Amino acid sequence: MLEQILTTKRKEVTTLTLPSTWSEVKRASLSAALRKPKRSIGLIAEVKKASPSKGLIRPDFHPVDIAKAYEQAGADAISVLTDVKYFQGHRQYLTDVKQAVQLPVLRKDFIIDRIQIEESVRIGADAILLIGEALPPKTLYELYKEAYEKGLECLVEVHKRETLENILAIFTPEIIGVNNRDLCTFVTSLETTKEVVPFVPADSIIVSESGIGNASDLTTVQTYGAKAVLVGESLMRKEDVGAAVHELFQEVDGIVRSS
Ligand SMILES: O=P(O)(O)OC[C@@H](O)[C@@H](O)c1c[nH]c2ccccc12
Repeated sequence: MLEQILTTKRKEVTTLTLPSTWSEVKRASLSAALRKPKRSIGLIAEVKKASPSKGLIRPDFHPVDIAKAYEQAGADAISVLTDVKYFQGHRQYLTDVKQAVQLPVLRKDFIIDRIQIEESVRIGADAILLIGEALPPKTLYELYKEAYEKGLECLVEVHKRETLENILAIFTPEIIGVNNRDLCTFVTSLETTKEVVPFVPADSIIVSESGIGNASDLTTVQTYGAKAVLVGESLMRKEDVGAAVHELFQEVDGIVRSS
């Protein structure tokens, strides 16, 4: 699947048109938010309508309302899918969300070319995703540097230990995501976090991504060493996404349970 998505992206970037610059955007730092999470583990809450593995997840989809509810419920950052073809996302959703919340906003897409970094700057992203399995490590590093030079942070995602090691041979990303889902087969296992975390350098922030469905999953990846989680589907399937956040953290009336 990943290969197919990348083939589409390579075509898309050849005709990509940049929106005009949005000068008044105030960037918010993803790393700062994740280093000081509001709870014992940080939450990046995702705004996602559909995915190639699950199809349509949320038919009644209002990105701004969802993002505001996430913010209200104490998420540390918001992730917005901007891929149109496979995730039914849109870059306009990110711009709309950025205008509506104070939290850092992560652009979730398949970034393969520097033009998409300029696009991310212009649509108002604070951070972008770079996927280890999608890019040769040197290319990933070039894009990483370009993003930071333009004032964006990067979440560098890996699924395999080997991918991480190839990246670490070149540089140490500040924020490292371990994707529990294999983007080629869609097989999802929290054990991935357990296997990869020991190889993440101590200074990097570890985000466990995908397949976190409930409070017990959250505790599991926390014991594996994750400092933050990226959660989409399980929140998006609940009508009230704010209540879903509190449920994930086992909070009653928005308050952390004491026992
Ligand atoms: O919906 P989930 O299983 O909670 O997963 C969220 C997020 O991790 C997932 O959307 C994701 C992780 N890496 C990606 C790369 C591209 C697109 C999507 C993703």
